[in-house]
Amino acid sequence: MVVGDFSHEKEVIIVGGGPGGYHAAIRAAQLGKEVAIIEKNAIGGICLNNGCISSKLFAEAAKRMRDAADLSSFGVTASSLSFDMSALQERKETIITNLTKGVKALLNKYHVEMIKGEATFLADNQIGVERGESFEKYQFEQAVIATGATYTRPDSVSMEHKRILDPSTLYKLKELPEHLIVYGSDYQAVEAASTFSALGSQVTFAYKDELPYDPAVTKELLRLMKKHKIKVIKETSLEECSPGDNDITVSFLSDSKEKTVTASHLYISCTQKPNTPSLRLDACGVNTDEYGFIPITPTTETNQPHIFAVGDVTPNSELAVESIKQGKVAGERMAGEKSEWDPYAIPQVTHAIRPIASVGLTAESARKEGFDVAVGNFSLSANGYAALTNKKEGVIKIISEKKTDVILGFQAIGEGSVEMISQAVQSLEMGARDEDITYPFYPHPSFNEAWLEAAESLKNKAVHRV
Ligand SMILES: Cc1cc2nc3c(=O)[nH]c(=O)nc-3n(C[C@H](O)[C@H](O)[C@H](O)COP(=O)(O)OP(=O)(O)OC[C@H]3O[C@@H](n4cnc5c(N)ncnc54)[C@H](O)[C@@H]3O)c2cc1C
Ligand SMILES: NC(=O)c1ccc[n+]([C@@H]2O[C@H](COP(=O)([O-])OP(=O)(O)OC[C@H]3O[C@@H](n4cnc5c(N)ncnc54)[C@H](O)[C@@H]3O)[C@@H](O)[C@H]2O)c1
Repeated sequence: MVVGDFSHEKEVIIVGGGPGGYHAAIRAAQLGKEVAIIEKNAIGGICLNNGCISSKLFAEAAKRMRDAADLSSFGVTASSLSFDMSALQERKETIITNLTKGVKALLNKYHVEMIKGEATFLADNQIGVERGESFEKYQFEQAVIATGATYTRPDSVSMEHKRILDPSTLYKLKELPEHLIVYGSDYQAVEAASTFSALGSQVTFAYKDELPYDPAVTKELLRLMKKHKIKVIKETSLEECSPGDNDITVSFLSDSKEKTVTASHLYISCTQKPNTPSLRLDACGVNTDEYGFIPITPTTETNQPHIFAVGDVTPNSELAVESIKQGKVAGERMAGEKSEWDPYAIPQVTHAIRPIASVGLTAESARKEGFDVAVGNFSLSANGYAALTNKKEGVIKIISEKKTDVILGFQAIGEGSVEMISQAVQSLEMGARDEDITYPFYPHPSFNEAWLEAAESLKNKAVHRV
């Protein structure tokens, strides 16, 4: 390997080309900075290459399968319905290729230099890039660490086997699993169970901890899973799994009783381990927490004011939603702009059938924080648009503080909830009161009217409510 003595000079170096890194790069460059971005694998990171885009494409295919099964209610007949995994995988590759081209075109437009290789810090103003045959050094004035995190399986199922899947491998499958056991209690596990069931797999969904939703939402989700013939095993822990050539047997322990399930595949949720160890952070003096994540300020600074960190490598975040926001803030701060991020109103979305969305406080968490709360509820079964589209399952909840009428939270399951949540996020950010939601006009007929009537029901003013 050739190690150069010469050190290239850049105003800003970004390490990691995922959503956090490339948003930081483009915002800094738009504001006049000379930027280089170092990426060891593929621009776009996990989100674009093997996360958000792949999983949402599969969820969309699942939605179309469920919708297609209902075509006859609309007078449409199709002779047969089948699913071709290779066609979906081909579409996935095309979408990823096109989106990657788009991101690279934007980086080029703003003259962001793309450097392929693995970065390690050499000093608090110098970084080295390992590129196989050479090792280049770069001097920087400011840097952003956006190296993300690695999805890591629990020790009990850490062995590599074609029948054990996780968030990194599930959406790369070449064939539809005959029977998929999904074990996990996060949004990714719920999406996996819902998606593969709709695509045609038999699904067993097992989880230990509570699902991350409001109790009314969880109840409706579990009812829908039952309706879709997903077998649910609650409050259980995965004890052991034995993969074989043709199947996999998994032992669960519920209430001291053992239960075994044999299936074709097991999907397991993972925890995230930050991609910090190989960065040699000691060389630049950036601190990490006990898990290795890099703590940041509301302006995305680390303990070294000229070094910023964004996205999954920082505590709290596990969503591209947050990486994108933090990336923009880092880019703007480096150029001297006033910019901040605040985790107060981060939308949490699960692309299940039906979709789930939440932001802010639940009634229970608001009461724990000492609020006297009002709860507005509206069932999609009373919404006209839900009736005509045959998507009547679901419930919309809005939480407000009784004393001030200020909106504190939103929880929903049902068609349209992913669109409604943007109104909820804005309401929270603006400190809106129920009248700010109930005063304006809403398109009719539309799912949005369920958001309106949930807000109206805070004061028993909803018309379509018995
Ligand atoms: C199945 C799945 C579904 C998901 N769905 C959603 C969703 O619907 N909505 C949502 O908001 N989020 C979703 N996520 C989460 C989302 O993918 C992540 O939150 C997001 O990718 C984090 O962005 P990031 O830029 O912080 O890190 P990453 O996307 O992980 O990017 C980090 C980049 O840094 C590079 N890198 C690491 N170390 C170095 C180094 N030393 N030198 C050079 N380069 C380096 C990596 O190669 C990588 O490209 C999903 C994730 C998965 C797995
Ligand atoms: N980007 C980040 O900052 C980030 C990301 C993840 C975790 N963390 C932090 O790391 C710490 C550890 O988090 P965590 O381990 O609770 O992850 P987690 O809460 O993110 O768990 C993710 C999923 O893995 C499942 N899971 C966890 N342990 C399991 C096991 N032994 N067997 C089967 N499934 C299992 C959970 O049920 C869940 O579905 C926490 O403090 C958390 O805040 C930070």
